Amino acid sequence: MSSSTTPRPGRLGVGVVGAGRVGAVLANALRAAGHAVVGATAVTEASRDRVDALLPGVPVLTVEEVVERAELVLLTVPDDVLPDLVRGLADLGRWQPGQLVVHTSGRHGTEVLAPARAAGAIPLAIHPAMTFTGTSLDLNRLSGCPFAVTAAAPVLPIAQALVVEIGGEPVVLGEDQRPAYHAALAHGANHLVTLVAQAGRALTATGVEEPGRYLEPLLTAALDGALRGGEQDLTGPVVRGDVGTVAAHLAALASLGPDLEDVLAGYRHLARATTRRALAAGRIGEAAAARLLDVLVEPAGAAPGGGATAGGAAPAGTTGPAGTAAPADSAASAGAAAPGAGATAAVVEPVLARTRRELAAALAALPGRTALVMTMGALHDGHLSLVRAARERADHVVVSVYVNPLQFGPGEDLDAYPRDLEGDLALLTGAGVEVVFAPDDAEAYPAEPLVRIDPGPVAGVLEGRTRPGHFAGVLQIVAKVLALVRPDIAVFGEKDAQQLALVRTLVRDLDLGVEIVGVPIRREPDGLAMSSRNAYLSTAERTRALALSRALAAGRDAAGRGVAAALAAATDVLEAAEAVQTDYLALVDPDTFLPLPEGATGPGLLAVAARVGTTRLIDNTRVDLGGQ
Ligand SMILES: Nc1ncnc2c1ncn2[C@@H]1O[C@H](COP(=O)(O)OP(=O)(O)OP(=O)(O)O)[C@@H](O)[C@H]1O
Ligand SMILES: CC(C)(CO)[C@@H](O)C(=O)[O-]
Ligand code: BAL
Repeated sequence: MSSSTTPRPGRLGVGVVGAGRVGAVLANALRAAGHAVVGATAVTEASRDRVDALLPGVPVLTVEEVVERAELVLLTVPDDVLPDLVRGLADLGRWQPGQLVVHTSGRHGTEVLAPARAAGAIPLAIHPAMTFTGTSLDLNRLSGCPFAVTAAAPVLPIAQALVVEIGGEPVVLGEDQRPAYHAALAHGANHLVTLVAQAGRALTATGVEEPGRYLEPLLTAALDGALRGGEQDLTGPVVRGDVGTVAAHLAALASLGPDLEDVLAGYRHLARATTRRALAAGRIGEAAAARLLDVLVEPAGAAPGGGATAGGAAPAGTTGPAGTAAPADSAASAGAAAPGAGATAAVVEPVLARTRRELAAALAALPGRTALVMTMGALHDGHLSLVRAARERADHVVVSVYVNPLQFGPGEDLDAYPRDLEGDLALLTGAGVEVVFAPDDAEAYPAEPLVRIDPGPVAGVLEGRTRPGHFAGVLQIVAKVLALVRPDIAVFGEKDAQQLALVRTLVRDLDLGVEIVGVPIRREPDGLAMSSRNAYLSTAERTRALALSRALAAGRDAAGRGVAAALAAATDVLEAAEAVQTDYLALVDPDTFLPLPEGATGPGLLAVAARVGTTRLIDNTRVDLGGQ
């Protein structure tokens, strides 16, 4: 695009076809610039009134009469009418050689005027980037108004000169640029009107009188900020990562009833777009964006939203498919289409059950298939990916939140373990979870459990070796919560791979009749496996903790050369890391968790546990030892 100043055309006889808002105003301005307006069409009473007001003395004529008398024909008709009008006049032989034919459609260039050009006329397209009322108020708006000008190079100066004469600023635009240019302007200017009206209607519906009093100063400031500072001036719950507030907004708008459905849909759609923009601009993190997009998921049955994702690319060379950060948005959309995601799934607030009795009552209200997600709370996006997997597979999702003392050994972090039930509930609001079971110790273990579960040999290695009694405690609570919830499905994370294997064995050996689903590890964009214990890490430790995922990636890359090579590559990374104390690094059989000997082929599991400062972290990845 470029603008330029050009010579003035001489005095022309101007004819206006379509004395709508734009036509009447532009013809008035051309008249003021010294041209003669020789006639205008005006079919409706409103357009005749406009001719009277803005073009006094100009005769109202038929289209053919206007075209016959005018040296410059101004076509200000709706975009969709334009092609047929131009062709129809060509078919009737009305276009004259040398006649200027100017239209003001934003979307069209001069190709639409080809039939006039074929008859020797000179086609020009000018489009004011302005909104008009069709009254004298508009005359001032032309001053300095940018006009998109499209014309063949030899006649471009004529179009530019016409624009300059009426006080506008010509900006040259290519034929193929016009549709998107026009779409952008319409989206900004026209949809802004809808947006303001929606905000006003929501205020009115909620009982606020004179909504304009609130909207005018706020929206004026917001528009000012948007035009000056762009998206950097964005404020509000999305850039604050305030998921609970966004969920509450959705619920509040939904409660305003069917008349305000479009407001709810608009809010959801624009909040999703805002989330993606805030993420791209680095105003919010990946995890916050994923949580927001989860809450804002399009309800089942609604048209799917945009396909952009919050989940970043998988950290290069970390844990392959299992480590791939699933695109949060697409995962959420998949959840929305799932049987369990009813029309209101996005705003469901879970029922909090603190006791077995409350749990039983809440479960009784849930017919159909139920999926259980067991957690220790301090929820993060790894947990939410379990919830999404659960939603995809069942009608209802129950999440348990309980820090089980039985699985903590002496000197471990039972007391320090992060607990934030309120935050967890906010995170689960709108995630399609119906019930949160959060018992206290007395409710979980009303009596000292005398019957204990022996988890067998797998519990004696790796995690079980460092944490004696850990898996016995895990299986005790898993069996108990399975018995209390009686789900059809229970979902566990592959981050705790040994735990997942043991839970599968528990279910098999005791015929518990529940399907166990494993979910890939969810990672931060830099590769760190998400974990509630990451909250213990200082900034420096957070950086050092990357040694775990990097070691696994190095081991996985070397696995084709054998067990020893994989272990050596991973060990190198861990040893080079500052202040990272390896507890174990092992390449094991994914079923038995026994170390694989050199020469082993096929799949293996490379698992690591390490202390970063005082925080103990675990991670793992599947590897392919080749040879099969
Ligand atoms: N990053 C993750 N990706 C996938 N699943 C996960 C992730 N983190 C935890 N999970 C799963 O969530 C469930 C509950 O785990 P838990 O509440 O112990 O969370 P956690 O973040 O692993 O906490 P911790 O750091 O104490 O181990 C388990 O099945 C666990 O495997
Ligand atoms: C399965 C579990 C919730 C049992 O306490 C816990 O071990 C965990 O969070 O993985
Ligand atoms: N995520 C496993 C539970 C624990 O570490 O105790």
